[in-house]
Amino acid sequence: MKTSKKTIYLTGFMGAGKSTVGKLLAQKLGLGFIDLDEYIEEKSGKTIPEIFTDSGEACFRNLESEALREVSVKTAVISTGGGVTEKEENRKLMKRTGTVFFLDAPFYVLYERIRDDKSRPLARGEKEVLRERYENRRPGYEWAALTLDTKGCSPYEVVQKALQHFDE
Ligand SMILES: Nc1ncnc2c1ncn2[C@@H]1O[C@H](COP(=O)(O)OP(=O)(O)O)[C@@H](O)[C@H]1O
Ligand SMILES: O=C(O)C1=C[C@@H](OP(=O)(O)O)[C@@H](O)[C@H](O)C1
Ligand SMILES: [Mg+2]
Repeated sequence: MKTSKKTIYLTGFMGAGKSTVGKLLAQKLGLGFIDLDEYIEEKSGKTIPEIFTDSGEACFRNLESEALREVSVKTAVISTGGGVTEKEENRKLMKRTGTVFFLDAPFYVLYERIRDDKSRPLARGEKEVLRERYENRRPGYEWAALTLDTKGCSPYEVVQKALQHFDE
C-alpha cells in the first residue's frame, strides 16, 4: 500500500522507536513533528511519571485521548505513546484522519531498551507483567494500515522502510 496522506501516526509498544523515528521521518517528509507524550507534558505542566503518580493511569488515558483529538487536525508526523491503541475511539480517529504505521519488534528487543528508563512508569514493573501487556496489545497494533518490522534496523533504516510507502 502506498500513502499520500499527510498525517502520519506511529504506533507500537514502548521502546519501538516511535519518538526517535518520528522526528527523523518528519524531517525527511518536510512535515511537522508532534510527540504525543511531550504534547501532554506541555499541556498539563507535568511529566508523564508525575501524571501517573498524582492521578493514575486512567486519568493519563483520558489526557492522551484528548491530546490525540487535538493533534489529529494537524498535518504532521505524530509519534503516539504505546498505549494509545488500547481505546477503540483512538484507533478509529487515527485511521480516519491519517495513515497508521505499526513499528514492530519482538518483546526481548524492546525490553532491553526500556528496562532502565525511568521515564516510563509502566516499564518499571516485573518483566512478565510487561510481556503480558505487550501480548495483549498486539491486536491493537496489528490493526494499523502498515507494519514496519524494525528488528535489526537502526532508526535511519526504519525511516527508509517507512519512506517506501509514500508516493514520492
Ligand atoms: N531501531 C532502533 N535501534 C536501536 N535502538 C533504538 C531504535 N529505535 C529506538 N531506539 C532506542 O530505544 C529507546 C526508545 O526509543 P523511543 O524512540 O523513545 O521509543 P518509543 O517512543 O517507541 O517508546 C531510545 O533509547 C532509542 O534511542
Ligand atoms: O505504553 C504505554 O502505556 C505508555 C507509553 C509511553 O510512551 P512510549 O511508547 O513512547 O514509551 C507513555 O505514553 C506512557 O509512559 C505510557
Ligand atoms: Mg515515545
